[in-house]
Amino acid sequence: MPSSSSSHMDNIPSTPGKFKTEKSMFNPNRLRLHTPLAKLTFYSFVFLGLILVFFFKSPSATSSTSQYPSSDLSRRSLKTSSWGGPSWEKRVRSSARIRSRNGLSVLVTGAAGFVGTHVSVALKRRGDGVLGIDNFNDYYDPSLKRARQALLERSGIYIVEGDINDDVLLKKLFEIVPFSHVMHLAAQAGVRYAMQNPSSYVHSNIAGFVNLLEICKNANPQPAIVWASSSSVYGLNTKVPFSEKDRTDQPASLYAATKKAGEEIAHTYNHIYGLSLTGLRFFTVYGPWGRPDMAYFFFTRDILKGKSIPVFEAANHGTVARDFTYIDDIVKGCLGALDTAEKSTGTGGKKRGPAQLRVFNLGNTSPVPVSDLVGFLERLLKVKAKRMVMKLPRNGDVQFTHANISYARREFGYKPTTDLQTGLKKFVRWYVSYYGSGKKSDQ
Ligand SMILES: O=C(O)[C@H]1O[C@H](OP(=O)(O)OP(=O)(O)OC[C@H]2O[C@@H](n3ccc(=O)[nH]c3=O)[C@H](O)[C@@H]2O)[C@H](O)[C@@H](O)[C@@H]1O
Repeated sequence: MPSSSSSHMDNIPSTPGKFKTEKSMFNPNRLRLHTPLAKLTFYSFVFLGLILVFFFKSPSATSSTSQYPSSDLSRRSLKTSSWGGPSWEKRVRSSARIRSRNGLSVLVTGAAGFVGTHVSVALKRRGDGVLGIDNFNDYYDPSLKRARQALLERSGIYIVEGDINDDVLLKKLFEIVPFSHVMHLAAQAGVRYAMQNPSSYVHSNIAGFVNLLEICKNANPQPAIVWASSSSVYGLNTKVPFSEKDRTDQPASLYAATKKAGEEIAHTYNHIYGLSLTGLRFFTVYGPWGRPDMAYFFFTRDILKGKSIPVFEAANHGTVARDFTYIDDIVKGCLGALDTAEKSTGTGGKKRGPAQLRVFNLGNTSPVPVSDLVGFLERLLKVKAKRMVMKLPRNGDVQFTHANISYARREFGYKPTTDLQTGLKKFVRWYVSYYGSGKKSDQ
């Protein structure tokens, strides 16, 4: 199987000399332009050529927003690094090989992400087959993703470098491995960034999800799918704690809206094709190897650097709080959801009977004010934070989250055990060992 990227590579001449030869054909001195019509045609071509050169060189042609000129195209395109061939297929097969009795074979999307890395390691450790896929986009420092990839490689997990929108690649993976499960964690995360780059949310969280479901529904056997929704779907809901039965039709950010859309899309694919689908509403997940765009992470970095941190408060000095959930608890929830996922019922794109459709909250059930989070970090880092108290911006943040987790407890014994102080201690220990305690980190 040829590399998927080879098609557009084929047009690039292998030697600079080739450019010269081609260029010389358009030397007007060597052409005989006798008639006015010939001259007009020739100069029209030159003019058209110049316009094309200008278009392809201009940043606006290579990105959807001029704010993200060079990176956006490479992040969001279907750019897939070289794949295919017998040794690549062997790597894919070996990574996905089940090593325990009754083990699962799981395709983990977003495997180089925070939750993806932890879940992949946990699955591999208990003998499941795990293959990762990740597009290594630069929403945050890709070197952290590469470091997570190196970690997974040491556990024998291979991450295919590609986008979930690449249907040819996904199809190929299902041809090589009859995955029993898909743990779908690839997404554009973050509530505030949705104001800056809305299309990246549509690309990953909607188009990418639909593409993945299309492949899964056609696969034989169809896998069971567990995927990451978000606590943000509760949006402006004020009834606490949030229960899965509460309304989720008032999203406060485009991010939340795309996750809510995902839940509806899941319903459709379950209904039409018999795909088994479980959505997990994660509540502000934190911990070692976390995401640098999240508050606890960049607060740590900036406190250590002596920089001021924006601490949000609601109107009338109201408390802003989150049901921060430690990564190990989330991993247990993910494994519980995978283990209790029933088989999809369809084959080859045809539904044969009703299939399982679930949505669970995975939170910690004890919200903590953001100001307390800062206090914990000050104590752990032994540095006083320069707090810049600010009004909660109206760009997607909600004031409060609090999970009711009784459904997940009932279905698969989900029971979070790590409080914020304990979890932050583990995070800070990792942070210091990874970046150092001084001003080394420059993300
Ligand atoms: O629970 C979820 O579903 C979501 O949790 C997080 O979103 P969020 O809770 O907003 O996490 P942070 O951005 O880390 O914010 C944590 C808290 O710090 C506050 N904050 C954030 C940024 C800042 O500069 N200052 C500040 O006080 C926020 O208002 C929030 O209360 C993740 O970023 C989302 O991807 C995820 O889907």
